[in-house]
Amino acid sequence: MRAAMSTPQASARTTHAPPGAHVIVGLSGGVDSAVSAYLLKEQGYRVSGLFMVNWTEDEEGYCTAAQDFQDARAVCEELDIPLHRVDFSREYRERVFAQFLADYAAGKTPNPDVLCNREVKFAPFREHALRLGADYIATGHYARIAHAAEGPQLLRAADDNKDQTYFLAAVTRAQLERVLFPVGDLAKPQVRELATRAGLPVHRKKDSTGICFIGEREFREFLSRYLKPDPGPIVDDAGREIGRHQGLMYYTLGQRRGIGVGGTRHGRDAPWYVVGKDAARRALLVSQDPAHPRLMSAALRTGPFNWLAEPPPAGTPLQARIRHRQALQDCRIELEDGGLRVRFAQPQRAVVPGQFCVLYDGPRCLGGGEIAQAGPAAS
Ligand SMILES: Nc1ncnc2c1ncn2[C@@H]1O[C@H](COP(=O)(O)OP(=O)(O)OP(=O)(O)O)[C@@H](O)[C@H]1O
Repeated sequence: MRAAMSTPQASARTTHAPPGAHVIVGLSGGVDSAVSAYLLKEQGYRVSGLFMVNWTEDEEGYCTAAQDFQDARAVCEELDIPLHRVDFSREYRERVFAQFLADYAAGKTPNPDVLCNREVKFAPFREHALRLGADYIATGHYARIAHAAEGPQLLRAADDNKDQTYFLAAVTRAQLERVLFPVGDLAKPQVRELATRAGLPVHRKKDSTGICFIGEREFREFLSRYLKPDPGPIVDDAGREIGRHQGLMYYTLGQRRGIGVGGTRHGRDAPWYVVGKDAARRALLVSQDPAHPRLMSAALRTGPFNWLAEPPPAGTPLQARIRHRQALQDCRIELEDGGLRVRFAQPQRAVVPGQFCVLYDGPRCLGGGEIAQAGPAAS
């Protein structure tokens, strides 16, 4: 490892863990977790890495796990810390992938990253790290944790652009005990700069995007291996059939690309948008109006809501987002059958069942619930 830097990021202890504590860092082979390990080591913790295998079906070589493991190993060599490896592919398949397929089959658009955190990373993975002797586990998530008398409180990351609380909102408070997010106070460019200056071999590695087990391959082709095609008509606003589709599961509300029908609007080429699914007729409903009323919702209902804080009194002005990186939207909530009714100040475009609605009170993430239903529609 190159000479320690005297930047405040590297030397100031940003966590509540006592000096000398043993921290196991989930090392993905990426830059964020590598810098997390580096920072913790600089801050005087006893650090080890833990690499997890969670996908083993990779006949065509799309999965980057083998390279990622090499990268995690190179980081550990550079930092002179031990690396453990664990296989949670069975748990991932049973708790994340099975649900992912069931949700698509039910016409929803699931979010496997949210499930992976709740069901794997902050579940068997975290428990395994604690069994290996860790006092704390750390990940390279962009988020922060504050310690209140009632337990850990999830806070948005300093870098709004990278904030990952959306993906963390379904974990419980108990799962956030003994967890550190060392890069949560930093902006991504600072993380890259730290990686470069520390000589970490992954400093230029590209950020991962999309769903990890699908990688760069075509989503539809991937899904069709697991779910049978189920063709039906593509129907426009006037009720005309303008094409055929291979299965409603391949489409998401608001989707524009890949509908496979061309058209013009007001004499110009204009794209089609998915504005609904009619499961009874297996019909994919499309329109050329990007703000079609079926796409806009002033409210939504969630399934069971995972609270990371005390529920605020009804009518409290709050904020929410319905997708990762969406700007926070003003809203008010009502508790309803274990879930929430969320009413937005501004109508929301494409409220997608299966995705999560995550609630905030300023910097605090209050929790999240799966979107069960959009509506009522915007008036
Ligand atoms: N295969 C893995 N093994 C161990 N930990 C992992 C693995 N994949 C992800 N993690 C942990 O979860 C964190 C968030 O994962 P995510 O896939 O969102 O990666 P990321 O934000 O691109 O971070 P990184 O740059 O570290 O890959 C990672 O920073 C890492 O700590």
